[in-house]
Amino acid sequence: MPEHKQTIPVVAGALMRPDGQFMLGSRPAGKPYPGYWEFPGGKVEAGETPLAALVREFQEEMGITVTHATPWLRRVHHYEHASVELLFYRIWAWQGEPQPHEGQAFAWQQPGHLSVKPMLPANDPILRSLQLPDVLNLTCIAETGRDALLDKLAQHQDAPWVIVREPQKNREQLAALVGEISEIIHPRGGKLIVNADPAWLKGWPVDGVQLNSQRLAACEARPHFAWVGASCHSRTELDRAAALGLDYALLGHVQATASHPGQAALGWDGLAACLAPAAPLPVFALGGLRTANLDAARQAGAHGVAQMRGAWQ
Ligand SMILES: Nc1nc2c([nH]c(=O)n2[C@@H]2O[C@H](COP(=O)(O)OP(=O)(O)OP(=O)(O)O)[C@@H](O)[C@H]2O)c(=O)[nH]1
Ligand SMILES: [Mg+2]
Repeated sequence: MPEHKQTIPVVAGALMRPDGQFMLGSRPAGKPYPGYWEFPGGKVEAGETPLAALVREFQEEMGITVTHATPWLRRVHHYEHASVELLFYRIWAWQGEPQPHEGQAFAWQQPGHLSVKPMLPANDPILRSLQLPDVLNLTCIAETGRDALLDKLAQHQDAPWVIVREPQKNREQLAALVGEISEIIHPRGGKLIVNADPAWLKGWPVDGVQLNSQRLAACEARPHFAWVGASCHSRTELDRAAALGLDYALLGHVQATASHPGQAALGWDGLAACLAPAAPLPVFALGGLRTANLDAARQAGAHGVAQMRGAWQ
């Protein structure tokens, strides 16, 4: 690859339907990778902001007026024909119906169950990120008590993702709790992630591991679990988590929280500044937040929110 080759800025967007499906388009004949499936979008023109480019591309390629989009993920990929810096947005509201202005095909897709192929090679992690939920629920049994927590989980209508974070418990106590939570949430399709030494979790009914800052700093290769997240407090830590190929990060704390009394909060502007122009991996905003803060978190560039006390009240 010639050294002088520039990186081309590109924006792309996932139209998000309320039922959770998102749209892919096929690349037209005459462009690199014809027939491959992608998120609609294209190159940012000189002097254009990324959001303006997204709005223009959706208008040009499919006659849609984007009315609400939030920044989501940034990814650099090296193709044989060019290196691209991709900024992915999620588009929550638009006017018009997709029209194939360039002869493309469109397909609504369910996260984790794609019905079309092949995909542009840069997009695999992006497609996987769409399987993550809007909300992660962190345990804090010292405050909620075990029974209240299990009751609350049993009442869930949907498939909750739970992160067990109980640093005061020993291995046996943690194993017992994980077994109890698994019995409740796994039959309804929930996921169970544990914040602990990955070596402890062998043979446990878990879907993943959550690395604290210390374990993230010491981690040399992605642990072998379906889902691996990290607890981060800075862009440097986010970049490290992304470089290790982790699936998501928690970033906080956004608002003042009882978990970290006296420590300065990032605030929404601080969160947005940390994630600009888009996060290197999906980020769940953390710290004094609950489901009601989802829109604000997305606006700041987060994938979703992680709630602790809010989950169990
Ligand atoms: N639109 C889009 N491009 C992507 C995605 N993933 C990805 O690697 N790319 C790459 O980013 C570049 C986007 O360029 P494009 O061909 O869509 O650009 P464009 O619409 O402005 O086309 P034009 O300049 O040929 O008119 C291509 O190199 C493409 O391979 C994706 O999901 N959507
Ligand atoms: Mg395009």
